[in-house]
Amino acid sequence: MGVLNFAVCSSQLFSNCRIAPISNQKLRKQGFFCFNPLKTQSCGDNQLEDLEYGFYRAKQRKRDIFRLKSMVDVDKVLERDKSSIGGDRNTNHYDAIVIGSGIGGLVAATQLAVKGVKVLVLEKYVIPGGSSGFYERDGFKFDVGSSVMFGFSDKGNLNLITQALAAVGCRMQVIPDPTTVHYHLPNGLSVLVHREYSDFVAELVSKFPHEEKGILEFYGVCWKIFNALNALELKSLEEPIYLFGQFFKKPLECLTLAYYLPQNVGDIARNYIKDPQLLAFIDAECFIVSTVNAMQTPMINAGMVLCDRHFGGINYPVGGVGEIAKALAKGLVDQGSEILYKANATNIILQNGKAVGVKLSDGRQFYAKTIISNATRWDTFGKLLKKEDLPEEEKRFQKAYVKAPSFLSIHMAVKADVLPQDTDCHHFILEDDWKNLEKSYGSIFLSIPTVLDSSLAPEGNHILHIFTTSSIEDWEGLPRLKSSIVFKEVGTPKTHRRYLARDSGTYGPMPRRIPKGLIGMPFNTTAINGLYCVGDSCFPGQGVIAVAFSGVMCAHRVAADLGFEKKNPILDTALLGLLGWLRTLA
Ligand SMILES: NC(=O)c1ccc[n+]([C@@H]2O[C@H](COP(=O)([O-])OP(=O)(O)OC[C@H]3O[C@@H](n4cnc5c(N)ncnc54)[C@H](O)[C@@H]3O)[C@@H](O)[C@H]2O)c1
Ligand SMILES: CC(C)=CCC/C(C)=C/C=C/C(C)=C/C=C/C(C)=C/C=C/C=C(C)/C=C/C=C(C)/C=C/C=C(\C)CCC=C(C)C
Repeated sequence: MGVLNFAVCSSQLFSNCRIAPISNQKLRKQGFFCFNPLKTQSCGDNQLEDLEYGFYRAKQRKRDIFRLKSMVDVDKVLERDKSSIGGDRNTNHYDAIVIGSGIGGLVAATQLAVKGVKVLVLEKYVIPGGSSGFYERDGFKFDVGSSVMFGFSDKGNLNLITQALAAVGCRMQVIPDPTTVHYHLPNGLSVLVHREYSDFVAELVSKFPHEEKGILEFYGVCWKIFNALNALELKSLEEPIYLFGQFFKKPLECLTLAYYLPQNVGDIARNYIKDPQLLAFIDAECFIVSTVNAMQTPMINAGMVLCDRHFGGINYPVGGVGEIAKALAKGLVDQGSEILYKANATNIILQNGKAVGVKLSDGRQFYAKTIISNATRWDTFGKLLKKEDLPEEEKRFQKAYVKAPSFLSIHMAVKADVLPQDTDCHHFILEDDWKNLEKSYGSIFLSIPTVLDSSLAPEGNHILHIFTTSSIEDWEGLPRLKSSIVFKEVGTPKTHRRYLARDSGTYGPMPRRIPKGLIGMPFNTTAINGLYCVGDSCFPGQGVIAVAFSGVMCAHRVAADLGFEKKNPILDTALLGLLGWLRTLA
């Protein structure tokens, strides 16, 4: 088990070099604070629970309810809902029920709603967004998860977040981030990923001049993939009329994508790059978006993220990431569909093997023609359905993919003067040794969203989100920086499990071994008639933009099955059979 050696330094270190990877021992000598979760064995569960987000505090609850009321007419929904307790199928029949309002679930729901489908979203928590939600404390507004938003520009076809919002008539103000991430890596390697591609390449070439050709060729392949993706209209790859239509309209682009679909970044990078340190940098580039190294990261996903950050750029929504989910939830209701909070789904109701409804923990039942689960596949098939009846397809998925570790996150507010004026918003810090990249606590992610949007904190303060991959929940306080800390709260893997209802608090699936690119990732249909999955345990995997795409695909397939889009049952059977067979090869 790795140890987290982390310095979000004293004011001296901040003003000298911002954030530095540095060993615990060195830090203690220099008097900087250290963060060592291994030292917290004595910290009992109750203490941890107290320190977790504490979403249910009475004060906060009042604010949540107030916010909620402004988003949805809760009373109306609850009133209508009361009459349905006990499961009156006639008063309660929707075209689609979506379990969960993460970005995956919300995109699927809104895309369906705008097509005229009557949707009900059931959300366990009191606000929408899941891991893309937010919470407020003492005037500070924190993003629950990552603050790096891909697909949020006004350019091209891959700005799926912008498009999802536009579909429900919403356009959000964004703040462009001049740098996606600042890498602080072993051997003093520091790389800034500038918004402009030419600036980024120039920076990387300045660190690895002997690899200029390799750098241009490797990132050139990424652009080839990105341009092919960007040329397509993105819809369900499980819907043959659309898929064959795209092959007909854009044959070269589709063949390019088909060629790279089974490939991973590591092999392609090694075709062009020889320097082990540069290859390790490519591993870090992959790790921050896939929690695995380049050998295990699908090339299509890398092409998407490593270029979108330069094409459309990373843009931060004014008011925080949580505003995206709020806007989508509002848009859903504006379209005549519904979202119900504090609705904890415990069972998917099957009738003659078909998914027909959802039962909540309070006994209420809701029925629909189709059920879409935004819970992870582990939760869907291990909890919402009987574990013993795991379909073959799901067994294959679980054999190929394992739950990625969760995160240990610290949300903290500090006085603004401990940060230098020109600090970057996002940092990735890997301690002394490249070998620690994939280890728990081996590396640190740090975001300071107030660098972009100062409205997230009272004047004179910054908010920090510090997180690291983690499979345990222990943590320790941060003694030396105490005088500058105005607020701090810790989220453990247990917090993620509890508030996001994600088995083991997982961040999503990651391949057990070297995968065949994206070939093994299931799409949205499942072996259960009428049941679909959406979110990060579907193609193309983890990431807000990835789950948004999964939502778009899911909505298209469901709409076709409900008769709201064109469909051809013979072609459907053939394509779904072919895709199922392809997955067995992964
Ligand atoms: N950790 C991060 O840094 C971070 C931050 C933001 C987004 N993300 C990305 O978002 C992805 C996840 O998005 P997503 O849309 O797949 O899921 P999600 O986990 O964000 O949302 C799922 C939603 O479903 C709800 N839910 C789950 N089970 C339920 C049940 N039984 N009944 C009712 N509601 C239930 C949860 O409360 C949650 O709101 C991750 O892979 C990650 O890449 C990550
Ligand atoms: C066979 C078949 C079916 C077919 C053929 C061919 C074709 C046509 C194909 C096609 C394909 C497609 C369309 C695809 C698509 C894809 C996509 C869209 C993808 C996407 C992806 C995305 C992703 C993955 C993303 C991710 C992200 C992430 C995860 C992020 C994260 C972040 C973070 C964590 C942050 C960091 C921080 C710091 C540094 C502080």
